[in-house]
Amino acid sequence: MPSDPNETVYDIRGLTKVYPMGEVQVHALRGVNLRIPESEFVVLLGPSGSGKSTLLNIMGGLDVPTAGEVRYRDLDMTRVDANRLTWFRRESVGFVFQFYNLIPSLTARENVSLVTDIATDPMTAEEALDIVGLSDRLDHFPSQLSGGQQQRVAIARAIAKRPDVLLCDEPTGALDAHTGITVLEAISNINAELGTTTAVITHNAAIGQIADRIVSMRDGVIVDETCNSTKAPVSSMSW
Ligand SMILES: Nc1ncnc2c1ncn2[C@@H]1O[C@H](COP(=O)(O)OP(=O)(O)OP(=O)(O)O)[C@@H](O)[C@H]1O
Repeated sequence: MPSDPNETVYDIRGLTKVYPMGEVQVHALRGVNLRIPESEFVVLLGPSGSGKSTLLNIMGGLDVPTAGEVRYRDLDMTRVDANRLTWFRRESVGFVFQFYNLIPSLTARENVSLVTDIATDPMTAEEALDIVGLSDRLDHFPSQLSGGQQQRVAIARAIAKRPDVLLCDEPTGALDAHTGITVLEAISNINAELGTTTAVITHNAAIGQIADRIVSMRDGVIVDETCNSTKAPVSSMSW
């Protein structure tokens, strides 16, 4: 896919999500407007309950909004049927979550192959694991890997199908600073080298230094957007 920064990947307007909870309604998103251009690395920052995961889940086709518009390239995500949304998730999105969700009885290579076996134009499991710096751990089981290495296997699994976008929900939430940095290095390299449009949710404001843009949320709205004129290299970031 050509990398044109003028191309819009996501165009989100008036995004609203209300969860009915018995008698009360929880307003998770209250009119979010956000445009994400090709190959951007955006960090979504905000306190617990500010709506970050709800926004990311809707962007990934895991949840649907109550109102508003979400366009992914020329796909109107709010008007497509469930089958099209499943296709979008399968073809275009790589997900990384806080907990790695690896299969304990499969090696790193086999965990990644689960995806490469069913994807349309995947890289090999070995290539994906090489990108995240785990060429020397191909035949290790998850129990033989550190938390940071397990998360990098999960990232390799997410990118092996060459997704157009990479959506990461607290990818370093369960990790200490040192291992968290190795995981951020992997995500940052994928964004830089493959041009994968990337959104990362975090509570940690320091992670904003390595992104193109920091989008801050509070109470279901975007309260601030800051662009970094230069991205800090992950190796120099203070945690
Ligand atoms: N499935 C759901 N049913 C009901 N309420 C929900 C659901 N998912 C999220 N919420 C509520 O929506 C609001 C936003 O939640 P969300 O998980 O998007 O926030 P967040 O910023 O990602 O928080 P955290 O950093 O703790 O994950 C919260 O009040 C939450 O309780």
